[in-house]
Amino acid sequence: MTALPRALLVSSRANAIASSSRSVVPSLQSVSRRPSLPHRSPRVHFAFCKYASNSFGATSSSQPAHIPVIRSLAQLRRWRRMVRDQGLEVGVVPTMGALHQGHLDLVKASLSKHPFTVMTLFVNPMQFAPTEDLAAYPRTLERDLDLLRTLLPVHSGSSGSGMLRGLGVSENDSFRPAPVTEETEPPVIPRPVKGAKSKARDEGTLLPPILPEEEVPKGLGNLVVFAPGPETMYPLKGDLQDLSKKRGVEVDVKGWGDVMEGASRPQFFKGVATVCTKLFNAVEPDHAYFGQKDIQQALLLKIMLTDLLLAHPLPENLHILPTTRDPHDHLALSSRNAYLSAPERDIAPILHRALSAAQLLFSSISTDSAEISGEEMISAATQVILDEQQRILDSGSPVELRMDYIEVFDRHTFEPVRGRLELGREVVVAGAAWVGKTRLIDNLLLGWGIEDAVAPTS
Ligand SMILES: Nc1ncnc2c1ncn2[C@@H]1O[C@H](COP(=O)(O)OP(=O)(O)OP(=O)(O)O)[C@@H](O)[C@H]1O
Ligand SMILES: CC(C)(CO)[C@@H](O)C(=O)[O-]
Ligand code: BAL
Repeated sequence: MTALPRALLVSSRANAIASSSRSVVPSLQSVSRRPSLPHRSPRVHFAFCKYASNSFGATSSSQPAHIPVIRSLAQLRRWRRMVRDQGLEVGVVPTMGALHQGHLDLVKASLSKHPFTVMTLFVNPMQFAPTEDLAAYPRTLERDLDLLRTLLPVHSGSSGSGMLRGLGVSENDSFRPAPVTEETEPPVIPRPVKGAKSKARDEGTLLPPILPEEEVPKGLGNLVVFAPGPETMYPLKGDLQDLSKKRGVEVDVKGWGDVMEGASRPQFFKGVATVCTKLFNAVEPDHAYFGQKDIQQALLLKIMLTDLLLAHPLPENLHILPTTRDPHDHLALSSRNAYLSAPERDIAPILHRALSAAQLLFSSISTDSAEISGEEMISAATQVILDEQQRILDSGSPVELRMDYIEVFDRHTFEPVRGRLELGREVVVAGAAWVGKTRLIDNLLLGWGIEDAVAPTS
């Protein structure tokens, strides 16, 4: 990682302190926009403020941290150019919104390591087959922003915001960066004039404003959200879901994208690889953060970066963070969990229990020199699901549980692991199951940890 100016180290640490006190996502009702404030000296405050608009300031005029929402490519590129001109690193966290603690953990990791973080929020039509849940997918932007604000320190409304001078992410911003000196007060970023037309002239301006006009970003922060519309991400337009009709570029990671999740959802990884290539091109991140929950996606993207010789980010700078789980029953957090009814939610942790049965067998390889095969691991996991199906039937519960697949695969090649497993083998046991109409996925890493995933594939 490039060395950071001292003030930025302070700001990163400050973010980490602020976020460490909030490890659990509050419910929608209880979201507080005012995290508790650590002690700080005025000097630290100054250093922090020099680079970021989101500064600590527990005064009566404290305001929730401001998170600019960038809609257009032109704005994003202007912002990116200015950050690059200052020699500062950017981390990206691609998401489809409907945030939960798993997403927040990724954003926190990026905020704690890099002076700037872009969280992208785009429900990508191309990765949803026409039969899938694109229309139903939860879209909760206001709530997402509330949750993101809990990661940031409050800032003092009176002392002026927009300390990252002129990064220009307001639709109406004509402001250009002023030279940063320690003495001068930050310039005031012009408020948008009501009803005024945006100066940006790219496709993003075709979209309706995402926030009421009076809430158009006025400050500039170290966390920004890039929430483009489909016209921005797919400028050639056309059919984005029926890939037989789609025209234009399609990124297909053959051999890695057509197994497991790719076998069950044949266009999924084409959609993911295509949109992530575009997002990487748009944001040009130095680092990217993905969740282990979607392990095949994260490893496949690393392979894609390697094979396309992409440098934003470099494959080794695509970081995979552990799956955030419900602390009580270990259900992997997922936006689609919102689809589950109460009785379905009670059944949902069964997938993790099934994978844990396979993990237990795997761990016996080292402890008792037992001979364990991939097939036995799959069968142990499958049996847990079958037993649960029987239990559901016997109990008269209306919940439907259906296994999609359980697989044990090599972490580099994605080849299924069959026959006896040798000691030292690095594999993944992954699976998908339907609980009612909700498809859940989960996985466990066996014989390796996510820190080993930093290296490109061998
Ligand atoms: N429980 C989790 N722990 C860690 N990372 C997660 C978790 N859930 C999702 N992520 C990561 O967040 C990023 C964005 O994922 P996405 O917006 O699709 O959320 P999701 O919860 O996976 O949604 P879905 O229910 O559609 O699978 C991905 O890198 C994904 O792996
Ligand atoms: C990586 C991603 C944002 C691409 O749309 C999506 O697949 C997701 O949220 O995991
Ligand atoms: N987290 C993966 C997004 C999807 O299932 O479409």
